[in-house]
Amino acid sequence: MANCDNNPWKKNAWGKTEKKADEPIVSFVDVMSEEYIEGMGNQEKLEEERYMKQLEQMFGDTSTSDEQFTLNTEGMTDEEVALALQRHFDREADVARAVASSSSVHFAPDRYHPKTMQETDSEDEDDDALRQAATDMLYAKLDAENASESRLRPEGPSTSRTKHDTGVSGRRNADKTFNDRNSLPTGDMVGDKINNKVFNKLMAFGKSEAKRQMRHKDKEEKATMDTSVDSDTRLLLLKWINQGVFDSVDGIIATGKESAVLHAAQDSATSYAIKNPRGVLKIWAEREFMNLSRMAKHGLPCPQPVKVRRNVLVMSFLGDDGLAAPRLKNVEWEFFTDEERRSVYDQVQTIMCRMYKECLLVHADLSEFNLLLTPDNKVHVIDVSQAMDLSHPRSLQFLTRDIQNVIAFFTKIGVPNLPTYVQLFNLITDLEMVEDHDLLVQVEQFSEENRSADLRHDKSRPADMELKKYNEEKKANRGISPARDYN
Ligand SMILES: Nc1ncnc2c1ncn2[C@@H]1O[C@H](COP(=O)(O)OP(=O)(O)OP(=O)(O)O)[C@@H](O)[C@H]1O
Repeated sequence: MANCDNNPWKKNAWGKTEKKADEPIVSFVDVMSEEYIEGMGNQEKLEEERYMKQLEQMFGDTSTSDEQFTLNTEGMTDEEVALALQRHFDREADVARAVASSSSVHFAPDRYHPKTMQETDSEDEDDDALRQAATDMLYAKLDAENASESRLRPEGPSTSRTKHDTGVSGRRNADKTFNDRNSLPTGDMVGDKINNKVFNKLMAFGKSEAKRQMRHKDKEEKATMDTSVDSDTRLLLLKWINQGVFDSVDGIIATGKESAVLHAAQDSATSYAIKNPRGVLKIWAEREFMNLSRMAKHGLPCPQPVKVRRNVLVMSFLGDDGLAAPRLKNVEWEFFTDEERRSVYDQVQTIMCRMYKECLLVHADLSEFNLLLTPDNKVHVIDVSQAMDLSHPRSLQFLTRDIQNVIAFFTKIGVPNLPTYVQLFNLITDLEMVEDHDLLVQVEQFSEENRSADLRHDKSRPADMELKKYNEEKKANRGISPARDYN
């Protein structure tokens, strides 16, 4: 060190270390290996041999491997040697761990574990070869054991994830539920999981709920359609409001098979019923208007006709405070005395007589459904669109049916001393049917034998006759008809 020229770390003018080219490279490992070989005792050699035998028993003959793995350090740099040793060290550690866990043979890793650089460097080439052979044999054995499994499951069971993984399927279920077409109100399900059982139940519920909502919607639409009026009718009602016929149309009184009946009001004092026949029955509004007009003219208890246009009939409202008078069918008869019930029957009987005798009409659909009882216990007859003139060839047959309906109803609600069908028929028509024969049979016979010459003539064309009568009636009433539009 005293001579500065011999200093290998001496720097040149450019700051780089100068290297003496002629100085021989001597491996530190070589030096240490020689020392180790020299210092190795017989005891250790015996242990080496024993270890080799154990390996041979486990993995077969290792002699060929020995030759194959001879480590020649000649010409190697220090760095290369150090890397080679490091590789051996790693293999040795692997072998020690694997053999200890897979074999009943006990190894003392410390025996081959380099405790210090000194020791590692001192290992000879045979030792390296031995470790290499052991490492390769172990890997070969482990590969053979895992070969079939590896082919089937290259990534190993712990790393592979299938669609059956609970986490994956849970998240997929949540995603499906969130985006489902059943529109279940699930809220934001981002990042949530739903297990398969819950998911299946949710889907089943969603389907049944969708069907139920569909049915409900259909019903609602049908109800709206049933009770609503078409656009032409709405325009007409608007026109009548503008004309001051009424102030407002404010509710539905009833929806029958053939029509909707609405409530209209004027000055909150006067109420109207607006009947709106549907479909093919449009002309029946005009016909009902004519019959009501005829009955009202004779003072029969019925709605007063106000206006008619196309299929819309306006008449006076029967009821109180916007509450429609009940049909006889819906009256609570247990709160009525016998006299009151009898009084109701007598009114109905009078209506039938007067319709026939004064108005020359037969209702033709009379029953507890078309007779209203107003709060003052007065009976009113409604729904006279099908009422027919006495000249109709079958008017007596329809009268007979009306009589049967009325007597049957009042018998049912316990009105005493009701007339027989024949008695009531004779009372209404002033004919003389007999009791000991069926009324309808007698009526059929009478209709054939006793009709007037005019009627006999018209009988061949009943529709023409009806229309002729209708037009005559309409013409006669035109001057006083409230249906006449002056605008
Ligand atoms: N002028 C009125 N005042 C009060 N309510 C009325 C009036 N006209 C009809 N109604 C109510 O409207 C219901 C139906 O009227 P209406 O019988 O004339 O119609 P419809 O279509 O022939 O009905 P249905 O086919 O049930 O006989 C009646 O049962 C009655 O409750």
